[in-house]
Amino acid sequence: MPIAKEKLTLTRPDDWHIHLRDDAALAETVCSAARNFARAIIMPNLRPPVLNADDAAAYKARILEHIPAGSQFEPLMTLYLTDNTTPEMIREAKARGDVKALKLYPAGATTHSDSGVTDIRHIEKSLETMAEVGLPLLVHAEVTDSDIDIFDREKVFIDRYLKDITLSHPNLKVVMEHITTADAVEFVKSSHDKVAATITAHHLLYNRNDMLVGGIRPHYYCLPILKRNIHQQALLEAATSGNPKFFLGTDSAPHGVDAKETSCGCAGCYTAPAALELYAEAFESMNALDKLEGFASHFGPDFYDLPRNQTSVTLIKEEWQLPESIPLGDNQVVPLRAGETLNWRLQLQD
Ligand SMILES: NC(=O)N[C@@H](CC(=O)O)C(=O)O
Ligand SMILES: [Zn+2]
Ligand SMILES: [Zn+2]
Repeated sequence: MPIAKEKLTLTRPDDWHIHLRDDAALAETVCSAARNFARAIIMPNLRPPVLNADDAAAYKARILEHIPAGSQFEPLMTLYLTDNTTPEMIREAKARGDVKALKLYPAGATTHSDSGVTDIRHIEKSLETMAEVGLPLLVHAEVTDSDIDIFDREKVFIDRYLKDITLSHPNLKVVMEHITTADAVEFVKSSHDKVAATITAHHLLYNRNDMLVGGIRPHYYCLPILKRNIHQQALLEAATSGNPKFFLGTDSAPHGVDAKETSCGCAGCYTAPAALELYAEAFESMNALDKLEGFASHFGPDFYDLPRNQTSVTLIKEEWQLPESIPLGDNQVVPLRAGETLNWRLQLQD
């Protein structure tokens, strides 16, 4: 008699942080996001960035063209906060409805962040308006000062800026994106209840040894950079704790293979092709598969004041192999875990 396969059925999850890129890349990125998720918060770091409601509506329309037949995938748009964002731009974005949040990139902190904020004081009016109209602030929380070590940049950003922002704007919802340290976990836990964080699958599964021991692995290089194992452990504990302040955001961020496998490679891991499977593996390693649904499917919509999804997905315990590379426009992208075998597999819908 065949032994029944281990299965896990969850409310269909959402991704609260993803990079879909644009144009020819959308055929791949939208499809892989829609495979896992009902909705996703779409990062605005295009070139040029998504600055206002018109840009967001146009980008959303380009995304919608690539949604696979039968999928209900809904892109939730964001604006890229700059020194020049005005209260009027924020009010208009809220009124038109596509935009669900604004993203703060300190200038120069990460991929395509050169239009980012140069001084937090420049966005004071924007933060007030966002709190007033109810649009969350999403933060890439790293300082960019050349004298601050890359492994300390998240902690220094919390101490220098994030504490003040959250205290001086008690009505502003703040998501600390893709957290990587025990310091961030502590900060989010001890802040007021409008402060939350997303956690990626790769920061749950890996630490800096995985990227650096035995050779440099460029496909593990992302920002904020993987930290030491005690931080990975703190993230695993936070994600599996059932605390609703921590929810899923893949930060899936594809780059063409030549931009990664080179002497000065781009930051970003392409995890969308196996996103839920990778999270399931991380939660299983903590014996906490029962906590995956809250993290992946409930706490995000609750924080954003959106309804939880009505449909479900099923993961089965079954080996399968990720491809070595995947076409991305006229280029190729190497997904995280390329060519390797995964133990969980998302069951495809009939
Ligand atoms: N995470 C990354 O390493 N890269 C992201 C940008 C970001 O989220 O910081 C990208 O757009 O490539
Ligand atoms: Zn970022
Ligand atoms: Zn990102």
